[in-house]
Amino acid sequence: MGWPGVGSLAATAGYFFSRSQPNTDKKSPDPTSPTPPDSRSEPPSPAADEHTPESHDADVSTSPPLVDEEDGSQNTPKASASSAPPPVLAVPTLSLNDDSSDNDNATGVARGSSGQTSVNGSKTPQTTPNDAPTKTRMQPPSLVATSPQQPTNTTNTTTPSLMPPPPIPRPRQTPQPNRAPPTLQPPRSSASSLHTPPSAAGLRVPPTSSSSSSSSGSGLSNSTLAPTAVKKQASRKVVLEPGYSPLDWAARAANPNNQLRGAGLPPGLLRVTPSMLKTQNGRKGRDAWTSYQGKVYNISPYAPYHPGGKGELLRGAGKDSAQLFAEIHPWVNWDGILGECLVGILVSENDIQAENGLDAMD
Ligand code: HEM
Repeated sequence: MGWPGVGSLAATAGYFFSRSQPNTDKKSPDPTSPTPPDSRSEPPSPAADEHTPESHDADVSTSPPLVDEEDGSQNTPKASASSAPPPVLAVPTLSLNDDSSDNDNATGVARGSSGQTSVNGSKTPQTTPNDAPTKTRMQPPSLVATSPQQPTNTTNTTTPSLMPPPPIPRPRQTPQPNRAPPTLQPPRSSASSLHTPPSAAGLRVPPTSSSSSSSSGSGLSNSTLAPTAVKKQASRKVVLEPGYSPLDWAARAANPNNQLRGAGLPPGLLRVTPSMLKTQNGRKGRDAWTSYQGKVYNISPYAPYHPGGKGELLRGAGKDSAQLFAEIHPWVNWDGILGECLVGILVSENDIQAENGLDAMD
């Protein structure tokens, strides 16, 4: 294995030597044997010229091999050749050995012979360099493969980059304290909600003043009236006897045979004067009548069904109940509940006297 390499090296050395002799013969008119020192010493500028042409000649003559050698080791062989004029020096061989190692990394199939010579020195390195370049060559693809893996890593990094969005919720968490204030705002809204109750509470306030029958609610505020009004409502409701629920009253009012207007009354509407209304106060076996918006109603049948109690309802007996009704529960549908209890129309005393006079004239 080593012998062919050595032979090839010797052949190349001889080739260089044979090429160098005619050049010296041609270029140096003096037949002095030590060509390089003389040529260099005599014409310094031509010496440089000689070096360059020599190198060019060598390059041109051995362009196929030298180019490869120069590819492998450009600096070391040139330095060795320039420093050591005798071409016989094995320095190029050493450079070739170096080139073999270098060319292994490059493309050195043709140099497999020279590489084999170097391999002779170490067989294991042969496999190892072959493996090493393969590994090194494979590593780039592996690196390429890693580069696609890197995208995965980048994806992984992207996922961590996606992780930053969680930090975005952190700013959202910072708004959470802002949300906390809204939670704190509900108390404010509760205060605002207190504004809505006040409307209802304001409706409930009059009963307090009315129940006390005194204008004690002059300095009362809405917020203070709301809870007190609720307590007073609960206190005012009356437990109705069985069979006297609002539904029972609705069922009774739906039956026209019940004669809720009262017994012994003419079928049409009566003209009721305030004096007549005053006599219908629910005492002495008489029904209790009350007026509301110009109409007179018999409230006696509804008394046991009144949620506020019979006594509260009869407070308006024999007189107009519009004010009391409006102070306590203006939202209640009067006509819807007492429509069947309608007796007549409230008229003035003069109108009745005139009618009575006209009736007397007839
Ligand atoms: C004569 C004057 C009247 C007085 C002083 C009076 C008084 C009251 C009182 C103190 C309550 C209890 C308050 C409550 O539970 O919220 C009440 C409830 C009620 N009253 Fe009267 N009332 C009168 C006339 C009437 C009349 C004529 C009707 C029917 C047309 C009526 C129907 C009702 C109803 C339906 C309730 C229940 C209201 C509710 O639960 O929200 N009231 N009334």
